[in-house]
Amino acid sequence: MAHTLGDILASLRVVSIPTRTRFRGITTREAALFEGPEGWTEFSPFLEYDDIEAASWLAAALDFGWRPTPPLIRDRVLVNATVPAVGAEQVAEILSRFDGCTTAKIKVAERGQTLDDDVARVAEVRRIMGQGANIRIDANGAWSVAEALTAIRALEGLNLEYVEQPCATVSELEQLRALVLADGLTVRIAADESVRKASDPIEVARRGAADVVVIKAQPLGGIHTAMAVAAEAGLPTVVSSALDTSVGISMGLHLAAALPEQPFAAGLATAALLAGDVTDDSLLPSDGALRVRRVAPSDTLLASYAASTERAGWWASRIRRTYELLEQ
Ligand SMILES: O=C(O)CCC(=O)c1ccccc1C(=O)O
Ligand SMILES: [Mg+2]
Repeated sequence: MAHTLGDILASLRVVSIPTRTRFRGITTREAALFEGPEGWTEFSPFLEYDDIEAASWLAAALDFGWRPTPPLIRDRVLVNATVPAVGAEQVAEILSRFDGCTTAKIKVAERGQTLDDDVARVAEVRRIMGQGANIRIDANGAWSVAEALTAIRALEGLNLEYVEQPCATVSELEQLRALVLADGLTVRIAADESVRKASDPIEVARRGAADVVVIKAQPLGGIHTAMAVAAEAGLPTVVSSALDTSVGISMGLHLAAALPEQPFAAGLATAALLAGDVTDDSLLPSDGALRVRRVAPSDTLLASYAASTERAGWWASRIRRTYELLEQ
């Protein structure tokens, strides 16, 4: 069944949910939810994104609401704990929200912090989770090549699974990867922004600038296009969220359940970073995994987290504009 702008606006609900801890500079997450024939879906590009970037996120929401998902090959998806750039003393409390997770992803290179802060945070995660845990870090492109190499050396003893987007550009990732190998270091380089924000999401793989690619359903235009990107990249993938409500997480979860392989735990446990959700049955990890399912929001929670009339109007306009871009 084809969608119309009217279908979207008829069921549209906009929520504003506080985060428990500041995450990528954000303390409130706004999301637009609406219902298609396949179920509820989410459109939640970050507020600063322009309409062209947001249009891929709308395509993803329409894909999940209106098009059946590809066949699922697993009903449980292993997930990682996500640790924001907090002080080491807060790490234990944050990890306690991720039941049974044996992989953690830690944010590093936050503005205003030092490498020592990062090392202390990663060391504390290693101390709590033990030697058997997989620990990865995410710099969101904040390091120069030299800074990344210094950080990787400083963290070497903590045995990282991979370093996600250490530098901003594909050329820098390429240089860094060569230096890491030349130095006899074994850590993998993962690309996130170089996939989800690039005009060509495959370039990083084609140029051999990463060992792993992070695949996100919303920025890549939906489950079906994200599957195609993963296949074309030909590298191991990590499915991740964009700090969505459980409705958006369920989109990523269906992507993770449909991919032929899941070599790494998925970054889909981020509902634990929000102070609320649109369902009482949040997609939170149990025994280190999420059970694959769709989520229908509860009316009560949609009402308690309802965004102001002004913000809801802003989202409706954003949807009108981006929908028009998709039609061209
Ligand atoms: O991968 C995870 O563990 C959680 C998802 C995550 O880190 C994230 C969430 C929102 C925006 C950007 C990012 C990111 O990976 O850079
Ligand atoms: Mg990332």
